Order: sequence, then C-alpha cells, then structure tokens
Amino acid sequence: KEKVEITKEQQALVKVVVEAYNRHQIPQDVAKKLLQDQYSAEENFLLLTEMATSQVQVLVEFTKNIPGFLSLDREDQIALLKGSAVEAMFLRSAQVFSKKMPNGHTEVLEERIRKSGISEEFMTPMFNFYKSIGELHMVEEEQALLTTITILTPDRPYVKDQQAVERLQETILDVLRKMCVLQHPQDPQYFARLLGRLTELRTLSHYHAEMLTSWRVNDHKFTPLLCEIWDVQ
Ligand SMILES: COc1ccc(-c2nc3ccccc3n2[C@H](C(=O)NC2CCCCC2)C2CCCCC2)c(OC)c1
Repeated sequence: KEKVEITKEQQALVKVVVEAYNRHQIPQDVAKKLLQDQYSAEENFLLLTEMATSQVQVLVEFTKNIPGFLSLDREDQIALLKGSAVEAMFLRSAQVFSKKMPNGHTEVLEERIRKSGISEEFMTPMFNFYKSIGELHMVEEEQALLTTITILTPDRPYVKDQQAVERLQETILDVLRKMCVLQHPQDPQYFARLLGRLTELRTLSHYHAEMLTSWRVNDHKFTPLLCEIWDVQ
C-alpha cells in the first residue's frame, strides 16, 4: 500500500488557499438573518441579490490568492470567474446550509428558504444538493479546495488556454486526493464522491436563471455586477 504523503509545497499551497478562502467569505449572517425573521418575497429577493453581489466580489478577491491564477491570460481569468460564479455561490450556500446549528435551526432555515419566493419546482434539486454536501461533512480544507477546483474548470466558455487551467486544476486535485485519503482512510471512495458533487452542482446551476426570473416578485431588479455574471436581464 503506497504511503500517501503531502509534500511541503503542497502544505504551503493548501495553507494559502484555506486562509484566503476563510478571509474571503461573506459574513455567515445570512443564515442568522433568515433565522431571525420571516421576510416577504421582495425582501428575500433583495437579500439574495445583495448576498450574491457581495459573494461575487469576495470570489474575485479569493481567486487572486489561488497560486498561478494571476499568471493566466487576463481574459481567461475573467472567463473562469464568469463561468464559475453561480456554482461557487451554490457551493457556498450549501456550506452555509450544512453548518452545524443548534437543534431545530436547520429546519427553520429550510422552511424560510422554501417560503422565500423561489418557485416550488426548484426546491427538490436545490435541497438534494445541499443535503448531499452536508452528508460529506467536509473539513474547511476540503471546502476551500473544492471551490478552487470549481473555479479552475478548464472547459468554461471562452477559455483560450485550457491546458494552462488544467495544469493548475491538477495541482489542486492532486493535493485534495491525498488529503481525502489521509482524512477519510475508512472511505476510499470519498474523493470520488466529492468530485461527483461538482457534477450535481453544474446541473443545479443550469436552473439558476429560471430560479431568479420565476421568483414571486413583480419586479426582478439585479445589480450591474449580477447582470454581468448571471445570464439575466
Ligand atoms: C437562485 O435561487 C436561490 C435560492 C436560494 C438560495 C439560498 N440557499 C441558501 C442556503 C443557506 C443560506 C442562504 C441561502 N440562499 C439565499 C442566499 O442568501 N444565498 C447566499 C448567496 C451567496 C453565498 C451565501 C448564501 C437566501 C435564500 C432565502 C431568501 C434569501 C436568500 C440561493 O443562494 C444562492 C439561490
């Protein structure tokens, strides 16, 4: 059985990525806010667009700390951000939803989200994804690396130098694979299951524009940044 070992430079890479990931996270307060009060569909839509706008801003800051990202072609950096923003947002939402909370809080949060104004048909795929992320009980290193892998997806639209992105992604995949073996020795399939979530994430993200335009509000107002990143308006 080969001895799996994380090298010194891989440890340094993980440290940089995890610290940036923790630094660049929008405040946890969206869950707290939702648990405090019941809001109208209009207020919830506004809350979502505010949260999503600030999450995109922190995502840009986070990518600057991914080793090698700033050395990519400038237009490819934009293409990767545009291509991964929705997936990163749902991945972050799943992590917020799966956070350990006092008894009964997760159920209240789920109820608030179900009644937020989003149309019923999207509840099942969205909560299936959230719960499948929760079941993995990811440590923060795995969360940070999984988000990084999502950002470094070579086959996003308009990426010119896919090989350069692939090389960066492979570096992250390699250290994540080793970490999974070390962190979950009893579950050799854990790494594969982790990557399987990215397929589910991509499918969920296909619904995203429709989830927004079908929100039960009269006027769907988006910030300029969201119009850039989301295929709406
Ligand atoms: C496009 O449709 C939807 C639907 C629901 C969500 C969602 N899932 C959540 C799970 C846990 C807590 C919050 C959650 N949210 C919204 C939110 O604020 N999401 C934030 C986005 C940036 C990253 C942190 C979470 C809530 C939902 C309830 C009404 C107010 C917005 C969502 O987040 C992409 C997108």
